[in-house]
Amino acid sequence: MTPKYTSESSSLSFDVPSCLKNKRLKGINVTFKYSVSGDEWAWFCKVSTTNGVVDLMYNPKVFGKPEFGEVGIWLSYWPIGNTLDFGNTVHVSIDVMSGLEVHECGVSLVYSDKETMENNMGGVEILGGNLSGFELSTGAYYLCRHDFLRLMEVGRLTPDWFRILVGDTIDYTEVRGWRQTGRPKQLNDPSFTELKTVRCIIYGPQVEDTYKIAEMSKSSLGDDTVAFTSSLLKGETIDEAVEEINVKQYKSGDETSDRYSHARIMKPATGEGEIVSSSTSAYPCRRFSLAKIQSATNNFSDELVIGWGGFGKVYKGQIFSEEAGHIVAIKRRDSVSNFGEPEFKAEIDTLCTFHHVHLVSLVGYCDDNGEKILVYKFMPNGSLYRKLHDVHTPLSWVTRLKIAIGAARGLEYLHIGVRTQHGVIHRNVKSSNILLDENWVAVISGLGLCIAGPTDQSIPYVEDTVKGTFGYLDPEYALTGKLTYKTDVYAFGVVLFELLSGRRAIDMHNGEDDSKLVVWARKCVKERKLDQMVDSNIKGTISTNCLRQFAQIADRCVHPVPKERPTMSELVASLEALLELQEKPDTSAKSSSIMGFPWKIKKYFVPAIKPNFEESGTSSQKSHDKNKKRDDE
Ligand SMILES: Nc1ncnc2c1ncn2[C@@H]1O[C@H](COP(=O)(O)OP(=O)(O)OP(=O)(O)O)[C@@H](O)[C@H]1O
Repeated sequence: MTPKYTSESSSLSFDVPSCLKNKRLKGINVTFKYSVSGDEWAWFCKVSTTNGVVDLMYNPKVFGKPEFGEVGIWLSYWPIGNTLDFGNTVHVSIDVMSGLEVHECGVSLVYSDKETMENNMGGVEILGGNLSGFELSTGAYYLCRHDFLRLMEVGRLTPDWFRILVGDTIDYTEVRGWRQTGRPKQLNDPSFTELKTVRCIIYGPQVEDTYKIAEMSKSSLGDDTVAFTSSLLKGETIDEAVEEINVKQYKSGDETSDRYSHARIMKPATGEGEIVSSSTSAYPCRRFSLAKIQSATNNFSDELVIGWGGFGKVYKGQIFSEEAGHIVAIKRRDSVSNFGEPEFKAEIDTLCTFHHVHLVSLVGYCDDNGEKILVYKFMPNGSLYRKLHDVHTPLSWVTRLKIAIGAARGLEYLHIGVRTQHGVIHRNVKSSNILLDENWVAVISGLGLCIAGPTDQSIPYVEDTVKGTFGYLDPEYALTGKLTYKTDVYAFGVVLFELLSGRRAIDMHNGEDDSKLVVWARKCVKERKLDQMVDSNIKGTISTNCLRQFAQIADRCVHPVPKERPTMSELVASLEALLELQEKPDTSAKSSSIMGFPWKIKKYFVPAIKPNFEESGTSSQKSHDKNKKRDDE
């Protein structure tokens, strides 16, 4: 792609030229050349126009480095509506906070035919799905949902809208500022039965936003709407299966008795029976045969064991498709494991329902010959526990903060309960259940003990059998069996202290008195001996304010009284502000207590989008409100 406008710096401006007849300017592609100058990548691309639109295209401030190679990168910017009008001056800049030097940038213009939008709706065309055999009914509503994992790995894409194409020509839903401006289009055209492809073109929204969209659409269609989800598997490869498109069909009329009658799961074209479609699968995800798993792990070779937990051994494996091999982590239940069918089911159910960049992704499972096996996306940097305590990889303070933010976001997502009335309590939060991908992005794993959270926190669950891991157990829960979302917050507080101190949750080497991290850390906070708490690997690298506030936050998480602990949404906001504080210690954030006013410190964040506060509030504000309502009762 040769840019039309270029600059030997990191920014450029150009005037939108006139269009040829029957064409319209759909958007721009931005390329830039860079060299890597540090370990921490933080940058975004800003596009502003004279008519006042400002968009940050890509803000991987927390998520890491750009992925597209060492010398060049390209991004597409597709404004909503026709904001790139003739005569507008457009200014494009690549703003780097750290880690990169941008040497030149360029912009090319992308046009589409006015009449046919099919190839030019813009953005990243995520995937296609072969629809032959899938019955599309006229008069039905369709909404595509895509698993955003792959995109989200790259970073939070903005702006917050997405478009969906069903078929070759039409149907898109557009969302902006959390407000639905369109709705799934009714497909009355009989030619839809002949559809061959589904294409999703998506920008920005995090996966939970998409679910919200789906819910909104559903309610907007009235009470008699029947919704179901069906999966279209396009081919053989894992990537494709993981990146399945779910087509939601909203169909009017009373069909409760035959609610799922239109759902079709397509078998992969060359599956050879190894991947079982969900018509024979008890769960809505991929089922592998034992033979496939055996071949992936060299018949469960001990050489491939990468971990061992309560469920059993974890193997690094490779699952082959026609085109390539895919590295996965395979967890096989040990015959003596305390984890049984309920935990197996809980993990699959949850991971099939909840998808988030900070939640481990389940590729599939195997339930043959009495085996219980879970197959996950492989996380190259293993668990946080191993990095902190076994391998002694010196993680920088900023990396630790980012890990804390990622894990907090994953838990926040579970607690909020995006697609269900209730959220989910993890019940086994600990550093070995926080995995790290190749960019050190944290994901929450180990959901075998998770349980649907109560909708009304004034009536907490009371459990006969307390479950969890010693060293991370909420004392209130351990003592009374009362389980709340704050049980996870407590355990997360222990992880925060681990990150700060590099100590294990329980470590007898520290002497009996100091063997329990929480007890020792709370004592240090109380006696204001914060310097003593800092891991020797990162001593002197934490700004004074950041250290003080981090210790306070962790301390509040492990408060003996659950109500005194923050919600996960408050924690996310506070930790994000702390990261800002660490990176820019001179900002006025210094003077405020971060934990006290998490939603007021939003101004210290780099906004991912230009928020529309009146209409909708920010996502954190919304989460905060929802969590607060739930947790503060
Ligand atoms: N998806 C994965 N990618 C890479 N390594 C993994 C993955 N899943 C697990 N592991 C490794 O296997 C180890 C054991 O994981 P597992 O979840 O079975 O047990 P645990 O977290 O130690 O304990 P528990 O069973 O109580 O959750 C992890 O600590 C990690 O090192």
